[in-house]
Amino acid sequence: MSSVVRLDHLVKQYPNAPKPAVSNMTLEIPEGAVFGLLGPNGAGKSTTVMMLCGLMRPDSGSVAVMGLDMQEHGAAVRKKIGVAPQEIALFPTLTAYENLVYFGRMYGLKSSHIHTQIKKYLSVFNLQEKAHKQVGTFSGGMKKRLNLIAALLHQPKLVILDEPTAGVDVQSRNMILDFLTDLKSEGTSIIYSSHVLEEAERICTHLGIIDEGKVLQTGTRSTVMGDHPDCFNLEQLFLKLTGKNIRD
Ligand SMILES: Nc1ncnc2c1ncn2[C@@H]1O[C@H](COP(=O)(O)OP(=O)(O)OP(=O)(O)O)[C@@H](O)[C@H]1O
Repeated sequence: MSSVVRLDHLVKQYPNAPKPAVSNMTLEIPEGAVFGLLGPNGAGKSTTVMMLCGLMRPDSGSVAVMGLDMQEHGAAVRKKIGVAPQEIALFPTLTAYENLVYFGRMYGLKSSHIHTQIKKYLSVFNLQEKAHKQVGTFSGGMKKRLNLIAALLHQPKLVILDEPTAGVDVQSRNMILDFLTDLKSEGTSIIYSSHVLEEAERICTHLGIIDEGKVLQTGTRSTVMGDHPDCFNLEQLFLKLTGKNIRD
């Protein structure tokens, strides 16, 4: 299986930070995987995600997405990936529909295709009746669903999701997870960064457990669990690898 993402000795230290947020990270994500990027608060998940979608430059090391080096081909890579960041990236005073038209144009889609895609996804995520309401009036779950649609409009082959279910209710969460499982079965690769280990157990084919900017363990879900027969579930394994100390 070829890899959709390759991180090679990636390093990132924020100005004035005592140590790197990402420290010599090397990681390979196979094409077609649902890859769970897991780690406690401050482990370096968001920093890694920002570098792999080209929103932040590494201090050293390299990121390759679908065989393209991010430093050299950043613009081409960004057209091929869909990103739903942790912070909702929507305009609160525009309607759901207007927000999605904005994203569709940003991806360079033809007008007729934008409208077809918007109608399809508003229906999939049960937002069609809210299409012409201002996003500022939406619940957290509705905003998360819309944020996800914005990342999908151009049918990317790789979707990167930073905590896609944070702050949503059980119904929206279930809808999002079912959708991601379907998306995987259509051949889309997914990187799913989260704290929620039950969700990772439900949808991820591969795992990368990180802490202090380093990869502690990676592989298919079954090989990762198989390496630790003393752990009955992912939470036990996670605590074994990252410790029980509370993080800030
Ligand atoms: N802008 C910044 N300036 C300085 N330090 C930062 C900045 N952003 C993050 N950090 C630090 O870098 C480290 C990694 O942070 P990062 O947000 O990547 O972790 P995370 O795993 O996504 O955490 P969380 O689960 O809490 O979102 C942490 O120690 C954090 O405090």
